[in-house]
Amino acid sequence: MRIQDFSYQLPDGRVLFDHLTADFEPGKVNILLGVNGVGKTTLLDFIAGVSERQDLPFEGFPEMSRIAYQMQGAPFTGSAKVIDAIRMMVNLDRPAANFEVSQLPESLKDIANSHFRDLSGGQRRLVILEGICQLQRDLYLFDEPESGLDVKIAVQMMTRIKALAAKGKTVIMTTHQFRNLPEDNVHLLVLAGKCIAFTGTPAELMAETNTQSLEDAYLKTDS
Ligand SMILES: Nc1ncnc2c1ncn2[C@@H]1O[C@H](COP(=O)(O)OP(=O)(O)OP(=O)(O)O)[C@@H](O)[C@H]1O
Repeated sequence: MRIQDFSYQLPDGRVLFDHLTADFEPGKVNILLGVNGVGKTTLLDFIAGVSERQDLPFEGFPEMSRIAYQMQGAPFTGSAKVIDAIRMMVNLDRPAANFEVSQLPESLKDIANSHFRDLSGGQRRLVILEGICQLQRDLYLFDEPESGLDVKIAVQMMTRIKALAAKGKTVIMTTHQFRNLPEDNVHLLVLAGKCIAFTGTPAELMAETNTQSLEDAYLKTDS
């Protein structure tokens, strides 16, 4: 999946991407890093097809119906129960599926019959994430999935995302958090200066910047 030499101007005339080229690796967790406002969400919108990408230099991405996209936020009606919300999402792809509580991850079994209105913000997002992961798609997009979550829920979220890649699915996610990032099966892309300033593994990024932590490495890449 490749974006080849993509330039893009915002409606107000600002150049957001200038000859941007990016390769996303299949079967991996591709992590898009970059400061606020650099264009990560805009790029995900193009990849998802939410912003029209026909005739643009996006090569090898699945069509929209084969992509699951978790945007920021987690809207759902308060009266829905967790299990019903997940069933609804499962049924989008598998109308005949009889999804049971026993098929939920351990972290959600206890709240399966809770109403959405009684969940915390983090729990709501974990439920939506599970629904997205249950969809049978080729490409999964997550926009800052763990932002604002406590460490325990953030770890559960990353575990679920890593499991997708372990099954051979391709994931593209954005994040501002470095603590819980997986180290294996990861492809990093740093968006800076209107293009992709670095791609590679976390170890390669640290070696290239001569740093000991991913956070320090990223700060050097982005400076
Ligand atoms: N439809 C639009 N019209 C005008 N400006 C827009 C539009 N959509 C996005 N922008 C601008 O494009 C820039 C990139 O926004 P985007 O949300 O893609 O950044 P981001 O890297 O995801 O940021 P963050 O990390 O804060 O979520 C911002 O300056 C934003 O204000």
